[in-house]
Amino acid sequence: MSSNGTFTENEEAPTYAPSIPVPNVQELVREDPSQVPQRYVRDMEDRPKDTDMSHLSSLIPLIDFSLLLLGNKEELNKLDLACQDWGFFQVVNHGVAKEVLQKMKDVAAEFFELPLEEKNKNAMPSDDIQGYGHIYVISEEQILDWSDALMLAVHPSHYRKLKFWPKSPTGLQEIIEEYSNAIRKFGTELLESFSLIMGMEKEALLGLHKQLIQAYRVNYYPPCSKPDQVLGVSPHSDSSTITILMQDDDVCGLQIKHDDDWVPVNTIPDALVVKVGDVIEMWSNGKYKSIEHRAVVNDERARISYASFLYPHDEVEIEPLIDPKTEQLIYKKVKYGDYLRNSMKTKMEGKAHTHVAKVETLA
Ligand SMILES: O=C(O)CCC(=O)C(=O)O
Ligand SMILES: [Fe+2]
Repeated sequence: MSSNGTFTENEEAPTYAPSIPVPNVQELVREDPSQVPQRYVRDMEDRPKDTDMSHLSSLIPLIDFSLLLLGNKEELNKLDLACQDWGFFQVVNHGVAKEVLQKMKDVAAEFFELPLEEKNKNAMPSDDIQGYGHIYVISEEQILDWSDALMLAVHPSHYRKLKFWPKSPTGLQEIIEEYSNAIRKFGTELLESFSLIMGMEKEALLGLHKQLIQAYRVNYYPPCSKPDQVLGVSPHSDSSTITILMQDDDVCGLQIKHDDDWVPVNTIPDALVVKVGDVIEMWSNGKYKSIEHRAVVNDERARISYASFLYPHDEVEIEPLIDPKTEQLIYKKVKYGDYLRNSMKTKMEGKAHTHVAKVETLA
């Protein structure tokens, strides 16, 4: 940030604690589809269980965004309840064109089919968290996730490191740009509705970000011969304000924690998934919950998910937007950049990383 308090184009892209390099899972499966190395096998209590909670899936809130845009009171009320009870919802009529969604899926799928040496032209180096690789690996002993990912800083554009943006397949860079712009527009409009349900002016939350930062992670989950012993992504909540996720049309895998049950999220063609992130939980002093989620895998088909993270500038100080005279503070003031870096240094373990922001007596 410059001395007069504005963010400049020349500001350097932020850096983050790196992650320990680990094997490429897709390649492990290609070499021998039956192998599941010990490093991926979960302790009994962490494994996906058979107990089927799919009867709860149909209760996951579904928001019609065209109604929110019209300021429809009932839909705003639905959003408020969705954030309180679930911290999670699916959205239809979000305004992102079907063709853009489809092209993003088609071209990303082509990328993951490329030979490893081609994908590794954008490999994540040991001192960065951008590129093709894995993040959140902080120790050699840690049990690993059954997935690979392409991780990119997207917005503002001077945060980008183009060496990590794949040149192949043709059109991937362009569709990431187009998709991300459309998602940022949707996300910005959605934040207006969040401002309203939090009792503020429409523009308030966007303004509090100082600058809306956007990162993008495309997750690739190869099939696994022992899907009941591994996890695609460990349980965690996102450190973002909100995360907007696109899922494959017909391969499920995302599960959310609701009242201590893991509830599978159905895929709804052309819908987008919204996860309430830690920043909304902190700003709302815990009224809205950042959703704990994980991904499971299956033994037949690979799954790809497309996660866009929207979050504040590093310099923003986050604190509950409530009157401490009328409500007990659960969260204290934290600098977002410190919070984010701390969460990246912590292995994903439910919501453990949120404790640093809690008022001590409650932590
Ligand atoms: O694959 C999914 O559905 C979840 C991915 C996820 O949680 C993430 O990228 O943060
Ligand atoms: Fe996540």
